[in-house]
Amino acid sequence: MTSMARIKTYLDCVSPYSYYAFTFLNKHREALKSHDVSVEFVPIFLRGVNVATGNQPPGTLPAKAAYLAIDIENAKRYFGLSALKKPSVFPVLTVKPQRGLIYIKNNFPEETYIEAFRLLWVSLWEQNKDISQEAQLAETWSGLFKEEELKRIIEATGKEEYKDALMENTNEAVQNGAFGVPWSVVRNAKGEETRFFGSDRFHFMWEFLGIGDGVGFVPSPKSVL
Ligand SMILES: N[C@@H](CCC(=O)N[C@@H](CS)C(=O)NCC(=O)O)C(=O)O
Repeated sequence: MTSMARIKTYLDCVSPYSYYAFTFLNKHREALKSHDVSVEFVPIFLRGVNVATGNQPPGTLPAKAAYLAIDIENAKRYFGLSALKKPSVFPVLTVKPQRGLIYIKNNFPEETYIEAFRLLWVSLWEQNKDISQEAQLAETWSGLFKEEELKRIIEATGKEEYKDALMENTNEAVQNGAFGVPWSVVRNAKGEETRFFGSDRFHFMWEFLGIGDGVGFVPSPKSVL
């Protein structure tokens, strides 16, 4: 029987904090699986969340922007993403990459989808590529797909079907309480559900899932529980 416990995390590659959460959850996916907790990553459009909720990007408040610069350095070190640096084009428009991910999620194995998601952050946040441009997006994914497949993925980024799909995912996140990313909707083995904002709430998440003591940031190995 498959467990009902799951972490569903809404992400946008425009967001460095989404990169942290993705990296961390991905790293612990196997450990989570051993606790019968599945992980799903859902591409959304952060700007759409901001419009729907009336939120503003955190950097628009000067005091917050100054703090973010410090926080991002700490998080880079903690999550082992030392190559991360702010792209020269920022914020880049991520609708096409995020729509492309939905196509990939629907048409390729999970591992390919997860790697395609990771490569978007590598391109944008480590290699300073403008992934809003089709050529740079195609280059980002060129090692993962055959030429024909890549062509279909890039075509999908301009199709109504995938425009709607990204909007639906974004609306779903907003209906689930999102005001920013990373946003996680988590269900435990008892079927209870709650939400977490950020890449810095995993200790609460493990506590809710019953897989840690609520203090440790890493899920406890099953053997010690
Ligand atoms: N404390 C959170 C901050 C996450 C964060 O600032 N996310 C940005 C996008 S990169 C956001 O959507 N912020 C909305 C808000 O702060 O209201 C963490 O460490 O992950």
